[in-house]
Amino acid sequence: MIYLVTDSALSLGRSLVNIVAAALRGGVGMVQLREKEITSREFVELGRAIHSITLEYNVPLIINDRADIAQIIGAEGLHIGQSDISFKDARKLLGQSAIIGLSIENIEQARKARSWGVDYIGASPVFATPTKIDTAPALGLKGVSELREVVDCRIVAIGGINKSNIRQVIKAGADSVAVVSAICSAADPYLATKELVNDTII
Ligand SMILES: Cc1ncc(COP(=O)(O)OP(=O)(O)O)c(N)n1
Ligand SMILES: Cc1ncsc1CCOP(=O)(O)O
Ligand SMILES: [Mg+2]
Repeated sequence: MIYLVTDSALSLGRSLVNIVAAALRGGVGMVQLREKEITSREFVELGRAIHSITLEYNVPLIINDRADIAQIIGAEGLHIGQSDISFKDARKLLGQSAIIGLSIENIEQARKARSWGVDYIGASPVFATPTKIDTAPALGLKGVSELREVVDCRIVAIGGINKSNIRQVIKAGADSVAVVSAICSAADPYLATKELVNDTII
């Protein structure tokens, strides 16, 4: 499954709504709204606009960092990292039916996440990427394989993944792959998504 994580700044001046619509047509199975530079009010407005399209495709919309915004717009889930609100607080706020993903940067964090019952772990980053530079060292394919051996929860791989390496990431044991630039910065986000989706069928 391909999981689109959005970034307006990397969308080459195009509307994020259009990019998400193209990615949904191309076959993404999950969308995360990740916007770091907009106001809370803009985040809510954009979230509602994107949610109305993801609902048409029956694809879950996950909000990055902001449990309050996930709750306000009725999104299907939340993605949090090690410095965001805790998984326990997120679960309490959003309830059992919410999809809650947690970024992990090493095996220890993955084991803890598994014991808490997260819906998926974001293995982050698999490869170094200019899209996010405040990360731990890259896990590499070896790191993904090690995670696969140790935890039985859903592994979403993220960081520097594109057409050239996606097959290797899946072979290493990731259940899904999350991408930002490979879709948001693609000349044709619809075609780019279709190609990535095809590449996950090994
Ligand atoms: C699927 C997925 N995995 C990891 C991340 C990174 O989350 P986080 O560590 O909280 O960093 P920011 O995205 O908030 O900068 C993610 N967003 N999605
Ligand atoms: C949000 C995030 N978390 C870890 S790496 C990353 C960015 C991934 O972006 P790209 O797919 O462009 O490398
Ligand atoms: Mg975060």
